[in-house]
Amino acid sequence: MGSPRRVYVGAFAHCKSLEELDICDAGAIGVGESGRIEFIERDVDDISSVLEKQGWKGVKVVKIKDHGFFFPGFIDTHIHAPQYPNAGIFGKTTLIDWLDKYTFPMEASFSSLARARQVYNRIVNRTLSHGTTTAAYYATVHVPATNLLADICHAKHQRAFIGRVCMDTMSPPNYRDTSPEDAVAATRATIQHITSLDPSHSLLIPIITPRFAPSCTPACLSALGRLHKETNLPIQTHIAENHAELDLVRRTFPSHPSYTAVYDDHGLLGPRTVLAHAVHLSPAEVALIRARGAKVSHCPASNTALTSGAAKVRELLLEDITIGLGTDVSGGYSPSVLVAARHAVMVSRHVAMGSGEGEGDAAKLTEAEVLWLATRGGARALGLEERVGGFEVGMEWDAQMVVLGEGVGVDGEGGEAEGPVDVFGWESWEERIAKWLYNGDDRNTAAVWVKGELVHKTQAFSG
Ligand SMILES: O=c1[nH]c(=O)c2nc[nH]c2[nH]1
Ligand SMILES: [Zn+2]
Repeated sequence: MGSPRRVYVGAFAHCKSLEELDICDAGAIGVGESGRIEFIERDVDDISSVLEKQGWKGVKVVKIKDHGFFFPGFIDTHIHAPQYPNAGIFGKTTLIDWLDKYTFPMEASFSSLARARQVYNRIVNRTLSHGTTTAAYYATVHVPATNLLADICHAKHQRAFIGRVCMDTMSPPNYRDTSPEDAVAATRATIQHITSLDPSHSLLIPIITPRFAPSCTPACLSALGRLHKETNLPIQTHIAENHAELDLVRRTFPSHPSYTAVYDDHGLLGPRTVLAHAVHLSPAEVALIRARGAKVSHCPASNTALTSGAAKVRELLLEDITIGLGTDVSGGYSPSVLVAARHAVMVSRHVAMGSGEGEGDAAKLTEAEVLWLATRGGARALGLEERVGGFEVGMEWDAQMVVLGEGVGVDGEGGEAEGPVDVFGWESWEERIAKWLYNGDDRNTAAVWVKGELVHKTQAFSG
């Protein structure tokens, strides 16, 4: 069994549906030793009577402070762990020259385990401190470094999908698989290691990772498709990010009707596939993705930084395609899913401004919608919707304690909030959450839990 039983007392918020935030200003959530939520009480004014009613007397109580609330942990559906040292370094490059100039050289350096240890420890600490309880990581082609990323996630108790990157063509000679067999054998080695750490894949899950179609030969794509069929493990890859990439795919796969069809024809498009970017898809491709039940990771910061384009999130949602958010470090410069959610709002405004008059407003995403993408959407994209992404009895306690305008001067004169969000006391809960979304950062994330275990805390947390 894991941590002792605890009751989390105070305000909490989570997404009820894509449109609706469910906010409870006086709640109590009981989490059992298994890390699962065992009860949720609302309108609590006397915690001792709740404990008595539940038969939980004497159990430790973790109380939220004024203006704070519990929120589900964030889910990053697309992040490149080895690219973290390059976060913020992209200049005026676009995808293909960015890969050659910054990304491949950095990733190739992960032949050094010392480098991998330093970077992977930092990125896992950093994402946890920003409230990311689940991350779908791309590693590199190196098996020892990929296994080390799994070891670090395991030790720090982060829920993680670990993908050993496969690429056997159009990549630097010192940084590629030598054959499709090599790609599959190396992937199997990481699957075996991850399974030895977590045999039931309760927190650590291997994910099959063809980098993207242009960097894999048809034989490599087919071999990975067969591996998926054999193991039913999830798949992650990139799709339709940038126009030069689309041209490359047309040239390298001339007999295929579309980029999406390339993945489909190689057995890589199904309900367990997460496709990052999906900026430049034709209606036929959207229909194919929907028919196969594949999921999309929306990476608004990266799509903007590398001038790839603006994904039409509303159109995809209306087609009933499941979408989560990705930071896409280091195409995206921030490891924070809160920042990704903020960018998702802003990019949706640009989509709206680019539309013809009258249709623009529909493209705009609301605060509730982007927070849904950051939690429930991500969980659904990764097949975890029964376990994380919201607060329901039976779900696992992957959560963050958010504190706002803590301490000094909140109701008095002249004082300043300790964190970046100033709360004056008159704001509704929806308004407080909006202020957090647009102005908050990791100083507001006082504590983070994964499956009931405390994995990060700051001085603001006294539980
Ligand atoms: O944003 C991206 N980051 C990458 O590392 C990558 N590789 C292929 N396509 C990619 N897109
Ligand atoms: Zn990426």
